Amino acid sequence: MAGWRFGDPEGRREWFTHTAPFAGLPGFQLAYETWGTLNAGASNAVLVLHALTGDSHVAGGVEPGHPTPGWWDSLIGPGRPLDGFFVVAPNVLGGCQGSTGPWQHPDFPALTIRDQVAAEVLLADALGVERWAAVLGGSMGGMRAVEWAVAEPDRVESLLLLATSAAASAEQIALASAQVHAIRLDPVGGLGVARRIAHISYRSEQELQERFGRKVQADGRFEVESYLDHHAAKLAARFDPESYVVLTEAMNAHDVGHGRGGVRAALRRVRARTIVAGVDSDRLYPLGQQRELAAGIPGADDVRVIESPYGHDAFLIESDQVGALVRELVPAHSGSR
Ligand SMILES: CC(=O)SCCNC(=O)CCNC(=O)[C@H](O)C(C)(C)COP(=O)(O)OP(=O)(O)OC[C@H]1O[C@@H](n2cnc3c(N)ncnc32)[C@H](O)[C@@H]1OP(=O)(O)O
Ligand SMILES: N[C@@H](CCO)C(=O)O
Repeated sequence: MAGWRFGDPEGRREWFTHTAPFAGLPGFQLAYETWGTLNAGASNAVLVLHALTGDSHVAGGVEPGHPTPGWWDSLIGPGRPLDGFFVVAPNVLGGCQGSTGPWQHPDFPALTIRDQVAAEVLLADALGVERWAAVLGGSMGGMRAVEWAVAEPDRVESLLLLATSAAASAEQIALASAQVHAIRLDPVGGLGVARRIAHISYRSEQELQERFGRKVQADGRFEVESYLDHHAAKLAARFDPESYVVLTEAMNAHDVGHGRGGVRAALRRVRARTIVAGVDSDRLYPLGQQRELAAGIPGADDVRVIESPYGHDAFLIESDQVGALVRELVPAHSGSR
């Protein structure tokens, strides 16, 4: 079996099972990981929501014997911004890193960001978390985070939205639909093509130019071509093409204002103390999208700008700047509040 189906390299995953019909599924499982301990008042729980190809493994190396790095290692562990909190990170519904996904169901239904959040609400109920001290997410994780704050305003005390949007834009849908088209033509090769298209959009034009320019390798490939080949092969080895399609189409359908009187009306529901941040060089989720979120969410400051040459991927790379925002949002927790 491919590693992405059952892989749990750290042996840290737990599973939540829902046995009733849900969003066109007969039931579902969510894989999740936790760090820290829920306090007596259940007031120290933080929900961390991953991006498109992420998973529940936010951090590695926190406990002995669990060294595999995570995608936001800098946030969790002694002295780090989420020290003292009970951190919960689920693999998204429709994903392929332990949660119910298309590989298990031949006629897997189309899912929305709202369905995915509704599944996470059931997980929160099962964990005894009535209210999150914070919900944090970037990119697709930010879509789920804003949906949480709009759909469940009384359950989100504070909110960090990074490099994300209130609704998918025409350009995002266009880039994503080309990726979906490639996978539908050829699931295996197509996933690599999709990753190449996506990865270009995750980095800035300036970074690619300065880093690779027109350099050619000994094998005749441009260096930048080889770089994309590398990222394509790495994703193909760890991700399910059908899951990529399900998640991409959920992102394309994302519109927090749909059926709620529009984006402005939806954002007015948010009660969380909110920080919205974007990346100055992000061409996929440009700052205007975060300005719309910040302008619409009551009490949110103007958008914070992460300065970085790395484009959209900066929300994964610029750990000092992201960590500072998290510390500002959720000041150090004693663990006994
Ligand atoms: C929440 C989530 O989103 S989790 C999912 C996040 N992870 C991913 O998306 C995996 C794909 N990777 C990425 O998106 C990015 O690499 C990041 C954001 C994780 C990290 O960015 P950076 O640290 O800037 O890494 P960078 O883009 O330079 O890639 C480095 C890799 O490219 C390889 N590489 C660099 N130049 C070349 C080249 N010319 N030819 C071939 N390979 C190359 C490096 O050897 C390195 O390989 P490795 O990752 O297997 O060790
Ligand atoms: N590298 C990230 C970017 C998407 O936001 C991912 O693959 O999830």
